[in-house]
Amino acid sequence: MADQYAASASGTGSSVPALRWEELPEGPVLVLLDQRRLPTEEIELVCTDVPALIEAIRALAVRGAPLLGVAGAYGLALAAVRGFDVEEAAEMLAHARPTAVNLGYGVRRALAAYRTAAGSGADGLQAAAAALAEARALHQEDADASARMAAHGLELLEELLPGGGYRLLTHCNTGALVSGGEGTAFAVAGAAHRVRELRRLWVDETRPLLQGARLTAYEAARAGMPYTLLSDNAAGSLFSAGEVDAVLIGADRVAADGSVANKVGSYPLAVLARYHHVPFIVVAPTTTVDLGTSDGAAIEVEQRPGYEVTEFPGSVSGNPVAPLGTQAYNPAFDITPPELVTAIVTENGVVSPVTEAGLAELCARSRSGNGMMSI
Ligand SMILES: CSC[C@@H](O)[C@@H](O)C(=O)COP(=O)(O)O
Repeated sequence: MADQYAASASGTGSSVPALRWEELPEGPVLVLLDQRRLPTEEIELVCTDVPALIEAIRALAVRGAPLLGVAGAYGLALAAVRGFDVEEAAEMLAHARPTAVNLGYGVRRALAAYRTAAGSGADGLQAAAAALAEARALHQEDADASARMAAHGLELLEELLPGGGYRLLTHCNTGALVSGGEGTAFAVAGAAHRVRELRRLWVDETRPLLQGARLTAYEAARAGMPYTLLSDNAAGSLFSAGEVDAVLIGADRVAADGSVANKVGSYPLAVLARYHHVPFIVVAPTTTVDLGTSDGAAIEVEQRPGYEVTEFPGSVSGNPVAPLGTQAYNPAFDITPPELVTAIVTENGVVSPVTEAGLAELCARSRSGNGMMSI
């Protein structure tokens, strides 16, 4: 069945990094690939200050848990280099979006470097340089974590699904657009593709903002993967046809008990996967594990504006799909309880079955701990 639905996987233009720091004659800036414009245009957005970056974060020009952490760290450095109030910038940046724990983590990492330098007699510019160095370190660590998650994830697939030829279903976007590296769940699919074991990547379109259709399909096409796009509500029929070997998703926050907050629509996939005896695998760096949040009920789920649902394709452009005045329910994420998660793959290894002790052990192996410092 799968091959008759194969998408054309031709390349789609030049490669632009999701985010980069640039020193311009008029001062340093943070340059973001504006993800709202993909896949049709690769347009960069130049942020010269923290309010511009916060606006870009809220509007999802830059998005995805690990990249939000990196953006937060660079944002703090930007505030410091340009002489803004660093403590205030940290507070604003860390709370620009509530669910992805990486955002606050990245901000705290850069802030700690800044404070340490300032506290040991460095002047403003030196302290700013320390914050920037920390942001760069986090960016690199994220790329390294990506490669390690890909390796652990592929090993897990080989173990769970001997014989290869995987048909993997993914949701939202978890590739290089959300990471300093190849991403999280998408990096595992990429590794499977490189060893010629990816038979099909099923890509959920991911209503209402279409991160799957616009971004994951774009990345899969660029990578030459065999992929097929489906509307989210087609997933059930795909499972019942026996066309899914495993679900691979990322996470915005993993609570201490292993509850997973990820793009809305992830939980229904977990329920489907359990019913159909299909592994449901979460791929996330330990920076996404929040041991300070006890369980799923304690995770704040971002509520987004109703127009993202009532207007298509989810913008203020005024392309209504519902009568004027229609109220919409639009949580950005949902919570999957740990008992529905087959495994969580991190850069430090895999926890399966998912237990609090197992997660804590993997987090403890990370060089910089889990960023529990408060702002
Ligand atoms: C590593 S990506 C994991 C998640 O960040 C991703 O699946 C997701 O839900 C992103 O949501 P978004 O609202 O687009 O920022």
